[in-house]
Amino acid sequence: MAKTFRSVFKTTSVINWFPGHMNMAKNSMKAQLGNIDVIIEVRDARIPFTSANPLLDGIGNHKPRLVVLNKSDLANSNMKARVEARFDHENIDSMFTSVIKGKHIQKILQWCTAAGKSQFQSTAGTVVMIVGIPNVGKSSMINAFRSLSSSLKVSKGKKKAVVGATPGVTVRTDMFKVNESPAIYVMDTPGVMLPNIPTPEVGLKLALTGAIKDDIVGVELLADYMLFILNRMNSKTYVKALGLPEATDDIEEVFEAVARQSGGVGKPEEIQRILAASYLLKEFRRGAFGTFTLDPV
Ligand SMILES: Nc1nc2c(ncn2[C@@H]2O[C@H](COP(=O)(O)OP(=O)(O)OP(=O)(O)O)[C@@H](O)[C@H]2O)c(=O)[nH]1
Repeated sequence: MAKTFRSVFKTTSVINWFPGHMNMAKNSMKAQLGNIDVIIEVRDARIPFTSANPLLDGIGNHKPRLVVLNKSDLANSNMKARVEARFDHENIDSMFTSVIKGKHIQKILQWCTAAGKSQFQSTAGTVVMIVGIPNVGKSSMINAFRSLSSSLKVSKGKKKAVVGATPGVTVRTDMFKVNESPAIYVMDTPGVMLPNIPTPEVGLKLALTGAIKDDIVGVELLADYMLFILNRMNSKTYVKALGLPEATDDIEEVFEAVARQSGGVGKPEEIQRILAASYLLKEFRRGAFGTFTLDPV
């Protein structure tokens, strides 16, 4: 008989994470708007709609805005055209990119110059504000812009935007010159989380993609949600990768397999589970179990 898997992920967890610096960041962004020509809103290509933030929509909504869907190397490429069509339909300029692979970095800068010029002919250069939820790659994008310009010898020895694998690394706004001619300045801003996460599933998607700190949700619950997603998407790469006999909906079986594989057996059970869950999340987030678009399109 064919094995059946969960069609619904049952959790009662209410997920909320809105540290104080995010509120301050939002106010500081609003205060800077007068100096800004265009806005780049960075989202996660794996959750192109869930990674929108109504708080950020309200910031500078009269300025030209480009939605950049970053980490496309981790998203399902078959969904790209459908996602783009939806943004087109809503008259939103959008672009997929993978900063890590250096994709479309130049194209984004070109968009900024073109969109900035048409609005503010008299500005002595384009000033761009980069906004987005935590951990989507805002600081990485600024460094990628700067690495293009370093070949033009404008940014040698200058400070870098701080990048980190966990959310909430950037805690204050900072301005960087990323291009000499035409002059482009980019303001890095702290990631701002949704003030209210409407459903547990939205919170889980944000956490699984790394926008919410793992501790807020708990790695074991998050790993179980990951397993639910993998089975629901009928993506069974994890079975072979983890040395499992077959696909399973039981996270305990998966934790045991990871502990066996990594030599974790013998450690206290609670530690074994946490180590296994953390390992699974790390593997998922680097694309070892496949590429996924978690939002329905
Ligand atoms: N796979 C992949 N990882 C990326 C990409 N861009 C950035 N990252 C990684 O995502 C993580 C977060 O990057 P940051 O640039 O610090 O993200 P941020 O949006 O500035 O984060 P906050 O400071 O939390 O607001 C880092 O581990 C980056 O290496 C990408 O295109 N693909």
